Amino acid sequence: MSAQIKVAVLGAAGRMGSEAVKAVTEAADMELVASLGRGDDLQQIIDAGATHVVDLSVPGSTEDNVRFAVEHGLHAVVGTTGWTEERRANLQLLLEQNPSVGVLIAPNFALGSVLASAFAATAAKYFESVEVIELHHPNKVDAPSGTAVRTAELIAQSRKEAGVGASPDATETQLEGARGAVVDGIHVHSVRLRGLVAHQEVLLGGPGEQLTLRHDSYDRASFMPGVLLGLRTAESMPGLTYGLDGYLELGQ
Ligand SMILES: NC(=O)C1=CN([C@@H]2O[C@H](COP(=O)(O)OP(=O)(O)OC[C@H]3O[C@@H](n4cnc5c(N)ncnc54)[C@H](OP(=O)(O)O)[C@@H]3O)[C@@H](O)[C@H]2O)C=CC1
Ligand SMILES: O=C(O)C1=N[C@H](C(=O)O)C[C@H](O)C1
Repeated sequence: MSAQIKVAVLGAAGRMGSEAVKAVTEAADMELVASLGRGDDLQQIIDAGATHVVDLSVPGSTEDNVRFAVEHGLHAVVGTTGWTEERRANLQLLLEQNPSVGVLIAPNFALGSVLASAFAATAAKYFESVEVIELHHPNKVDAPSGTAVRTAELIAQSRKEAGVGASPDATETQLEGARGAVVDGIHVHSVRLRGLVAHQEVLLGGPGEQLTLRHDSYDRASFMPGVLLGLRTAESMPGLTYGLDGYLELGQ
């Protein structure tokens, strides 16, 4: 039998962290060795003998948490938002100094969401117009969602490679924010509504037709298979993987 994956969860008391604690505890090939929250000493992770870290904390602390893990040779599975291009570039440099460590930064752990973003990127080169709407619970502290940013990046890359121009838009006057945020040229709209968990629509428009790609997470249980897959795969994928699609075979 292969060795147990010894997991420390950061942000363990949060909405996602508490779900991850449960999922890791129930996984036969894993052992939960540490659960940390705000203000806890990261040295606890080392003292507990963790081999892997799951970070589900807050955008302001995730970078320090992951840096600590990598510097101590621990593999990391990261769901926390806030991983800008600059932060990812700094992490890449750190990983070059710790070449056996694997880090997954997953803007979304739900398989359906990852597939929807991939489908959207494929479809976006065939439509004149594309916009993203993300809808979340009102306790979310960041907007737009990390998933929406990643989806917009993938869409923009696909359209650029195919030589498709910007979506048409005749707007001349607007209230600030009326057309949403713009990520890599793609308009992204954020809704915060009591009762929601995590939802996204990509609207694709062409002459006389519309394609809508929608994904709904009704429960945070939807994210747990991706978290566990990340933990089981990170060690065999040294370096930085951005997006759970990097651990899947979506092209096959
Ligand atoms: N990739 C994915 O599939 C998903 C990602 N997310 C992302 O995960 C993150 C967490 O979301 P959610 O669980 O809803 O948020 P919560 O606010 O419910 O949880 C965050 C937790 O982190 C704790 N925390 C704060 N600072 C630290 C620190 N320095 N070290 C460790 N823990 C800390 C908070 O404690 P305190 O309350 O005391 O501040 C809180 O318990 C967000 O960035 C969210 O966008 C969410 C869902 C899915
Ligand atoms: O805060 C959340 O809830 C979520 N955060 C992630 C994001 O910002 O994309 C993933 C999912 O949308 C839920």
